[in-house]
Amino acid sequence: MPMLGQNQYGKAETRVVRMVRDGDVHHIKDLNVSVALSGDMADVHRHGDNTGVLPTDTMKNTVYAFAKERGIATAEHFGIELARHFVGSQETIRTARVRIEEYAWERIETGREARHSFVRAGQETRTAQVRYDGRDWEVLSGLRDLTVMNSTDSEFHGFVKDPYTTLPEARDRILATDVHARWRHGWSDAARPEPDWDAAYEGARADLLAAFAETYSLSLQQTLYAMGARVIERRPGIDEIRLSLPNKHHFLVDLAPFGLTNDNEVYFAADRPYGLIEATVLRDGAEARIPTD
Ligand SMILES: O=c1[nH]c(=O)c2[nH]c(=O)[nH]c2[nH]1
Repeated sequence: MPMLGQNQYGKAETRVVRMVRDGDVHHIKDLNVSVALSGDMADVHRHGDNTGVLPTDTMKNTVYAFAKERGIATAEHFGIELARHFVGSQETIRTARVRIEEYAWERIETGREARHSFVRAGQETRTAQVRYDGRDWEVLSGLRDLTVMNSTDSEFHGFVKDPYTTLPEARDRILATDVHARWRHGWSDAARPEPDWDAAYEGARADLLAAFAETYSLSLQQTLYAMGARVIERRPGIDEIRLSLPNKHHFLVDLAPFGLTNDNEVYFAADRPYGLIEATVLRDGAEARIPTD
């Protein structure tokens, strides 16, 4: 009979967001946790005997339940707690390997006190596109993957309900998105001096963040418009902005089966499918020229 070599099994990439609400100051831990367990697993491989197999689904649940019960002080300590639990509680498990990626969030500083608005640390890409037909210039600037989150001040209700609608109404949800934005500068005439492109970029980025943080949102569509409008109102050099905002859904994990309450603390961060909200915001009278696809 062929030998069974090294083997391990587990749940990969459990996306857990743990929110700690200290009054109206919120703290966030955002992890991607992968568990791999190994031990006496010959029977399941050879005979399909599951008596020593802790389901991978249980490993996922354990991550969520531990996030609630023990909190997440550091990725390392959370990994230690999980690994100790699996090796200590399961007869068949000899070794646990817990890999964790932690996504860093910074507070959005808007001048007002930043309490529940976050931006993922330095991962966005700045973009530029220049078109010239021998007479006129068209410059589009923008950014991609500016990931932001509000841990409160977001609702979504009152929407259409048809026979296929199951979405519950939300009075206090997480709103998170990766901002993809392109904006068109009014400058087109080489006889006029070029704008300060860096200052324009920094200004538009700051406006997008501030509008995201300061808008009490009844829908991502409303937040999108507020973000675009803030740029158009505050940056006279920009005539048009197009925003594409994926709705990065965060679902409250049902912890009731483990006798735990989830008071808006532990979320499953889903990566797909996602809502995709897109619109152009224009200066009054400006022509829409940024491509819509
Ligand atoms: O802000 C939102 N806008 C929607 O159009 C929508 N649709 C949905 O399912 N969730 C949300 N959230």
